[in-house]
Amino acid sequence: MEGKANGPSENQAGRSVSGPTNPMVTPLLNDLYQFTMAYAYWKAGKHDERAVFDLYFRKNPFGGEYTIFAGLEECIRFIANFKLTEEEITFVRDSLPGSCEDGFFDYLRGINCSDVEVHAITEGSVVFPKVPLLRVEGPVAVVQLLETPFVNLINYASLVTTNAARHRFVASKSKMLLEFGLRRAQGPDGGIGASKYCYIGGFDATSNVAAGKLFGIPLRGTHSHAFVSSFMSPDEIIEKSLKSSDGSHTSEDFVSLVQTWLSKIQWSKSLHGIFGETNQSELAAFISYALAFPNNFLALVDTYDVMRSGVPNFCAVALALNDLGYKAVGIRLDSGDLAYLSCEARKFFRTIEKEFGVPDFEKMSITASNDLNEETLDALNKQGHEVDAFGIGTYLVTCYAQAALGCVFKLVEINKQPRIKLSEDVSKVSIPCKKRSYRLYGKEGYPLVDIMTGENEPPPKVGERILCRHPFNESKRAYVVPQKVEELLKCYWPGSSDKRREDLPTLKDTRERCIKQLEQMRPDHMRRLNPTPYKVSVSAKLYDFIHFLWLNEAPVGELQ
Ligand SMILES: Nc1ncnc2c1ncn2[C@@H]1O[C@H](COP(=O)(O)OP(=O)(O)OP(=O)(O)O)[C@@H](O)[C@H]1O
Ligand SMILES: O=P(O)(O)OC[C@H]1O[C@H](OP(=O)(O)OP(=O)(O)O)[C@H](O)[C@@H]1O
Ligand SMILES: O=C(O)c1cccnc1
Ligand SMILES: [Mg+2]
Repeated sequence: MEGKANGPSENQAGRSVSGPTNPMVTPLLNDLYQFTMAYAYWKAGKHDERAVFDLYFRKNPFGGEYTIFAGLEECIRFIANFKLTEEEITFVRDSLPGSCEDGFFDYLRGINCSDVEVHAITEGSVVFPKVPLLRVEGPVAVVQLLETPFVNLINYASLVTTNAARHRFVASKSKMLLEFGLRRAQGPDGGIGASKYCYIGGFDATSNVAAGKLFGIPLRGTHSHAFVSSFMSPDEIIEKSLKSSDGSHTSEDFVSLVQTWLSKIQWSKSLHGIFGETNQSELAAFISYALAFPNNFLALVDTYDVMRSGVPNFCAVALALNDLGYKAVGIRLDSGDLAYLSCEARKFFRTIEKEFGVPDFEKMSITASNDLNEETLDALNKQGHEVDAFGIGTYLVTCYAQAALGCVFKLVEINKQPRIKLSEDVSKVSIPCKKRSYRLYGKEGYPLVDIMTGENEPPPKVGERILCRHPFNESKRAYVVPQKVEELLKCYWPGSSDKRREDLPTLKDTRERCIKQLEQMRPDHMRRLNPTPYKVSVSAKLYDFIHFLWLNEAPVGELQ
């Protein structure tokens, strides 16, 4: 078998582009009808006709008014290495009706994406409905074969990036966001994709080790209830010694040191009576974890009882570590009322700091997890809480609040002839023509409107008034005098043209772009409740043309 899936290929500019991250992404990761259409185009002698398709979505997800575009890099990796192997061609031949002529399979053998041009919005950008995310131009049969893989690569990527960005928005900038979704994700690709795109959407780290290796995303983690409940008592701990952090001395019995601290806490003036006997198996687990990671001691405190056992046990271990010059990291709460418990735990830490004079003990980090989502984060904010970091899995990576983005790939021009797809539902009518799109910025620096124009129209100019029209609603229009004009579609794959190819940014740059773009949006577009829709428009010329073509293509009804 040809091992092409992940190997680098030379693109037109001579720079190599690696294959898709997931080796399952091949030309066969496609709907059968793309191959049957390719055959029919070929049979009709139409396969090389130059076609332009737009990839876009119709409605922002999660009841919001914005979306983050993601998945472009994987699309470019796919086309840079697009080539059917002999094995794949044989499978396609076996899957199509026996009447298909041999010549078609010779044709399939020869195709690649060297004559396909892809213009796209930069990955990590804030985007809006109807505005093409990608404009793909090339021989119609080849571009048709790109539809399903492209839509697949962009749909979930953009959805989960947007979901992550929305979680970041509610959590606020100052909190640490950890993606913990791998075990609950929709299969391995769902898990890997979620880690990559949640990072772009503003998460700080993932628990997914494979994603850390593949993409260089920071890895973070704590421990589970199983670790805590696997211990029975401190007697199990055989190796009890711990060297101080500077190596100058050793505590020969760290377990006793912890136990001494536990009774000091228990009998201290301000904490006396708050708790009695703590759970000794939990204490054993915490001590063992501290012995293994004295510099990174973080404890899951809710296995038995957060305030009567977990938090006091944690503090005893943290104070013993402090004696040896180590600074504990903090706790994780994974059940119960996270607002209340985080506040109670913070109070406990504050009391310890005061009582025992340990600087910064109050600032111990509190991580919360357990079925968190936008709503629970919002509720926690309203109640007031002391959580520093959120570990979020299921709701984030499965995009529980909305299953799909609904991207589409529509033909807008063939052989230089604009094409339109009509629908009873006006919002589903496609916007014809090979187009350009621009983002126009207002006086206050916010983006005001996106406008699509015909490819050969003069671009909007700074300081020059331009009429922006709703593509389908005649009465909705506005003049805009842009203070800044940004062309949205850039050339990411020049095909046989001599255009300059945009470099694919690093994952970190894409993440930073996403964060910056979100920051520059007008706040009323971003709020969770009844956000203001962002305006998407067409030029007056394009408006007239859409409606001319619409009338031309729509048959006139007959009433009887
Ligand atoms: N203060 C809070 N306000 C709103 N929602 C909260 C608050 N604290 C926790 N939650 C959420 O409430 C839900 C509690 O889940 P659940 O009813 O399963 O209880 P639990 O605490 O996990 O109980 P158990 O100890 O049985 O596992 C979770 O989705 C959690 O994120
Ligand atoms: O709740 P999520 O948003 O999906 O976040 C991930 C969850 O996965 C783990 O629970 P799990 O019950 O699998 O194991 P553990 O609690 O024993 O670690 C973790 O404790 C979180 O609760
Ligand atoms: O490291 C953690 O705490 C973690 C990782 C995955 C899922 N739940 C928790
Ligand atoms: Mg859990």
